[in-house]
Amino acid sequence: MRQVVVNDLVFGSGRMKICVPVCEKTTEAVLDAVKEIKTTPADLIEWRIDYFDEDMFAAAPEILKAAAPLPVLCTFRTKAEGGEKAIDPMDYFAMNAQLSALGAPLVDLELFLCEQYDDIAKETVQAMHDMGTKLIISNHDFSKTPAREEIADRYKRMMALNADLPKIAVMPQNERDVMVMLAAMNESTAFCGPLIGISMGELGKVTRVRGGAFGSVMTFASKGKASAPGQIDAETLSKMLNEN
Ligand SMILES: O=C1C[C@@](O)(C(=O)O)C[C@@H](O)[C@@H]1O
Repeated sequence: MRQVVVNDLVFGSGRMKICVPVCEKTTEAVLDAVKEIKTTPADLIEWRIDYFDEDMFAAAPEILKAAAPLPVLCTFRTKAEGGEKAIDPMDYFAMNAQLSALGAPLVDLELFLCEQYDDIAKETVQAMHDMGTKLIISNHDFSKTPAREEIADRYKRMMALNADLPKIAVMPQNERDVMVMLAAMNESTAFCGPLIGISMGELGKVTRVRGGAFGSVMTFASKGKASAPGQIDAETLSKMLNEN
């Protein structure tokens, strides 16, 4: 299987990697959260920049350094996909390229924005890859689970945009939706190799624990504040992942 290497982490080898998000407004609070997360079995840290109220470019080097040896996934989740802030699309692409220039090892770009601004997205992806950043291309639906074919198609479109790790998080309305998501992930691994798939909420918790058997290589866990419904505490999740 294709593998994706970010610092010392090899996605596509061994168990799902545990990513713990930080949703804080200030540099001081982010640094405190990073310190706390480093006491957990987290493999990487997601910095949710849409929560951040200070100058992200001034803070980034310090935050990346504080997290080391854990890599930081930089994510500005837009309002349209369940994030905290709206952002002008041109600023969005420029911001992500700048984070890459500042040394971000892994950055999340949203599929729908990339497709809407295809030319600038392709240029940005290329520039970020040239600077050594790996890219997650993502899509979120906080209200429902699209059809299996649609989920599989979105994974394919992410790969067409040169994603290193395609990621989809959806909300199940019933048990069947969770199985739809697992089936879409399982079928998509043949095409994508390592991917990330999450069925959110209480019903979808199984995907955060056993998604690895269906092709998922990263699972999001909480330390304190959760950034999405259904996230399991990092220590608890790590024990569950190791119980094979
Ligand atoms: O895309 C994701 C996945 C997520 O929504 C989850 O369901 O755990 C949490 C977000 O912080 C992250 O950016």
